[in-house]
Amino acid sequence: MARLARAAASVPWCRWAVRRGALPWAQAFSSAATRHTIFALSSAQGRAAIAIVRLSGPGVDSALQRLLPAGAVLPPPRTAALASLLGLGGGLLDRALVLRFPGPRSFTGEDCAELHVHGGPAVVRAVLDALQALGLRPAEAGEFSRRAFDAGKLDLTQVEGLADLLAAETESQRRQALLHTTGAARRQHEEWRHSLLTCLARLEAMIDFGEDEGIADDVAAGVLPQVQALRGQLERHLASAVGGELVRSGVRIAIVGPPNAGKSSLLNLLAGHDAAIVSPVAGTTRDLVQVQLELGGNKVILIDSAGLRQTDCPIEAEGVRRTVAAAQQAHVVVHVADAAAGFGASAGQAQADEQPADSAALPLAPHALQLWVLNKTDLLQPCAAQAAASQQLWPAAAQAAAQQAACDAAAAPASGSGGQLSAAHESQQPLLISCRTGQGIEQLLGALQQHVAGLVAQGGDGGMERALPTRARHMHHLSEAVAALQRYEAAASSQLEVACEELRGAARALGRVTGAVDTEEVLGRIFEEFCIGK
Ligand SMILES: Nc1nc2c(ncn2[C@@H]2O[C@H](COP(=O)(O)OP(=O)(O)OP(=O)(O)O)[C@@H](O)[C@H]2O)c(=O)[nH]1
Ligand SMILES: [K+]
Ligand SMILES: [Mg+2]
Repeated sequence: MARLARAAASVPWCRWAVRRGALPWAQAFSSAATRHTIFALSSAQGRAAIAIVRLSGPGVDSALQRLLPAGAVLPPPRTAALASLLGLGGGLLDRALVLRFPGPRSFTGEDCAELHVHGGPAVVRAVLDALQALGLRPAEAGEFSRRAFDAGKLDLTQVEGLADLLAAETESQRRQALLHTTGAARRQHEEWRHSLLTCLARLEAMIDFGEDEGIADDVAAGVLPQVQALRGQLERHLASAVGGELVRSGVRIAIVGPPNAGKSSLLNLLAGHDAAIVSPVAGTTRDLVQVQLELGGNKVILIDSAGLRQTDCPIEAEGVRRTVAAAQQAHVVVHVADAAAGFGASAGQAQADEQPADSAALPLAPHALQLWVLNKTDLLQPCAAQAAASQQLWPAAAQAAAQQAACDAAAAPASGSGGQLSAAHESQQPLLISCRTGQGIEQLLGALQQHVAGLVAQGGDGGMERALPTRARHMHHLSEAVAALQRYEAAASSQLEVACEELRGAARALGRVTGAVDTEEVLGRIFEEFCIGK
């Protein structure tokens, strides 16, 4: 065993990982002995000015030495040096920048290097072929990050943040991902776990040594408020998960209304391109048409739908069924009507069996926000436009908005975000727009942006400045921890030793979020998300 440990100690990243407690010596040795040196193209595939090839593993320096001309000195650590790269036969492959990152001060903790070569596909191919010919192995997807995790360089929340950062399309996704990548979630969970373990240590010391009943009661009474406060923090953190999930997957905005109201015209206008077919024929749209946009830095998915009406046409009826489903799954519902006809009506000549249906009667998700829009105001005289906005023309809409405001006022606790959302409802008046002239579109965008920002910030106590739980995995473990703390609180006064097991369970659940305890089964799934070269 001592011999194995000495051998492992000779590998810098092993020494480092063991010192950080990330690896036991025996495991460190066996992984050091069996580790391949890996390489991959880490920049995007295809033609580019520069391509970056990354290397990691114990054989990095010897591979570099063999790529450079005989007698060339390797560049000092973290210093870019221009060098000729030669193939096995001695022919010039490229002139490239070479950077070395000796372990453990590298991304993976192992010896790493980067070759910044010219980005032509043939150059990249020749360099990758040369590395393989030197006995290095092409990396698998996520293998560099997996090695960084194994060496304790990143915890699971940082690895997930890194995957999110590479996939980030919107400003809020970038900010959340960066918070995770830089360890905000890791520090937060470690702090919670540490305070739980401190409570546990005090209780265990008391159980082991403090036979005196009085001391036992004092210690238990001192720990209880700490556990309760921690549970409160975890519950608030869980409540902000709704926002975290919306940042990642996007806020769904459904556009609904009677046929020919101009729903597809509105979608196209907001999307900035002709995503949906527009025509004067009522019942044009059948399928849901989805467009992804960034609104105020947040991801939204805008959904156009079939006009709501009774119909004998089975295809259109299926379209209407999909509209109903889309409205039910939407976070925000935009009701559009023709200003000349009002809600529950259509400007087209409706036949008796094609009566338009009122979108205000659609069943929605409990906390869905609603906006009311009257389109085609360009067809109205100014005074008629005013009248269109009045409640007489739109009784169902106004009624639903009022109901919603009342519901929100009743349901919303005194917390900040609840108040914010109901405030948005209080000013629910139909917005007057024209897709033809663009009138009112700015105001509509402003109202949508406000709704989306309110939804993303809901539930959290620190809004977007904190690392929100972004995955179902986080929520599962956090809920487990909360439930265990509740059981502790219930049992602490009567069966302290049993209750302590619950504290241990809560600490384990928190440790699973960061990967500090048994996570082997989730690792595969997390690293699969990565591209090769990361
Ligand atoms: N004058 C005027 N016409 C508009 C406006 N918006 C849309 N239209 C016209 O109204 C007709 C119907 O527009 P669409 O966007 O297809 O309406 P829709 O609600 O998607 O209709 P369905 O898909 O059939 O339910 C088209 O001829 C549009 O050009 C507007 O602001 N002013
Ligand atoms: K139409
Ligand atoms: Mg349409």
